[in-house]
Amino acid sequence: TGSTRPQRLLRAVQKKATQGDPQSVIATIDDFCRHSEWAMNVGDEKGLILDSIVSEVNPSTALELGTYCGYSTVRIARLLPPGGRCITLEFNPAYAAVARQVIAWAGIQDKVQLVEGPSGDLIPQMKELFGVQTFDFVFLDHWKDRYLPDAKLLEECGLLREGTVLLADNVICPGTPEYLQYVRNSPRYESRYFKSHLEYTKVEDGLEKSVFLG
Ligand SMILES: Nc1ncc2ncn(CCCCCNC(=O)c3cc(-c4ccc(F)cc4)cc(O)c3O)c2n1
Ligand SMILES: [Mg+2]
Repeated sequence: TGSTRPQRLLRAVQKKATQGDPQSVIATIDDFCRHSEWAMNVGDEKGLILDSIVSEVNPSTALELGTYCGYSTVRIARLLPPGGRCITLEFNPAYAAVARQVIAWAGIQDKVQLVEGPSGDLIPQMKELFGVQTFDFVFLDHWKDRYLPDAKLLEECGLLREGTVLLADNVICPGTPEYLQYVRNSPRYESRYFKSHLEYTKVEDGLEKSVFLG
């Protein structure tokens, strides 16, 4: 019963990153993924685009779909204004267990609510479970064929408001063709593509930023 990749990533964070320093946690994970073992974090290149959009939105309430090891959770939560919070959904208990410890090591656990379960079940419960009115920002980074149904579910549950920003990872690789077609052709969204690369590689990938128009 050897260790898993997320467990080895966590061990690197606890060994090399400064406790309470989100930037050092981010740098340690990027170094681990670039020089030891590739992992599907949004990464440093797309991470800078994520940072700039989160800073621009300055969300009070952010939603992340697909926590994995918590790398993008730390990137988002470290930029939130005082009182701001990030709800992140992860359905894999092993990933969630690692993410909780990565988030705690970064010292931003008070800004994060990690919920275990599938997005399709949890999104309709956001209002009753967490007293969420609407989200200011949504980062989609979970199953690529769930981006479209979950965007529609967020609309139907009244969880988006005029100006809510949806930011989707991996719209080229692995790819989310149905989602892209929807947000780029729907009159309810203003969409823009940010060209980048698949984390830690030279393969093309990008982020799609879509503003909900209400
Ligand atoms: N419904 C629901 N609700 C909640 C949930 N929580 C987790 N999940 C399931 C998410 C499973 C992981 C999703 N992420 C990816 O698959 C992903 C893959 C690559 C990649 C891989 C290999 C390549 F060769 C190239 C690119 C790169 C990325 O940046 C990715 O984000 C959930 N689902
Ligand atoms: Mg991704």
